[in-house]
Amino acid sequence: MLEIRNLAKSFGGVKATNDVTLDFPDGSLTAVIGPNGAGKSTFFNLITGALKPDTGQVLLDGVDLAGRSPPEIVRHGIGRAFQVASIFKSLTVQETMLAAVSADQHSSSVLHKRFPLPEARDRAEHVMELLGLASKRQRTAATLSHGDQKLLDIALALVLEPKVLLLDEPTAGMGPEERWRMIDKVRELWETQRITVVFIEHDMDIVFKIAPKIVVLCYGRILATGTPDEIRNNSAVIDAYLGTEHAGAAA
Ligand SMILES: Nc1ncnc2c1ncn2[C@@H]1O[C@H](COP(=O)(O)OP(=O)(O)OP(=O)(O)O)[C@@H](O)[C@H]1O
Repeated sequence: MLEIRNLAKSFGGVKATNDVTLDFPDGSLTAVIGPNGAGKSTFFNLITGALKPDTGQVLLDGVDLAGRSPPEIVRHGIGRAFQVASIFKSLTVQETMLAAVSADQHSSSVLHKRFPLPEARDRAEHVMELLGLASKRQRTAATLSHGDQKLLDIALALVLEPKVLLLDEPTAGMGPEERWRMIDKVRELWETQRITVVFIEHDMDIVFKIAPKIVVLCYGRILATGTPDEIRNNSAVIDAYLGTEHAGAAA
């Protein structure tokens, strides 16, 4: 279980994360929403080690990871889909996957990196299948569609076998069709892999359709947590973020 305890981070006078305490039980799927500047990305950056919290704890199965380095946090089981795939544009899908697994085998020698272990190949293969990228293994990342590049980002996080997967706007920049394909994939991963998934999303249709639990951040604080119905009907959330378009009353 991922437990966030009294997490806080300020930038000058801005409290980007302000005393946030939250539990993400094993196998849960949670959407994090909130207006621009609410502190969603900062919250993720604190969990993954990209930023060090001023105070608070990030407990994964009881171990406090707050302030540790990103690689250490990944090794403990918190994965994040970065836009890594787009950095290695000239590598094929398969090469990118194998590079990720090889880098993870910290006991690995240079030899392993050049000739990945069969187990590493199997892991990469399994995740490519899972994300529908197996038939595109020989394509270079640069030639993939935007949606497939995002799937490759997720694949790179998944191949390291995280207990918790954080996705920062997995559908950003996608058209409606690609958006639903991506989110169906995220849901399928969550259902089949039984990992804890936390995702930031601006599209409320998507959030209300797939997230059993929603956390609303506003000015760095938790404004509300609840089921889609509870959030839709929460007057503070309607005022601060949803307006009436997605509100329960309007529906
Ligand atoms: N590195 C930084 N230096 C200074 N201020 C920052 C920094 N990162 C974030 N902030 C500020 O912290 C607050 C929260 O920002 P954050 O990016 O976490 O919000 P967000 O909810 O992810 O926003 P968006 O939906 O626009 O991506 C904002 O006021 C932002 O300007």
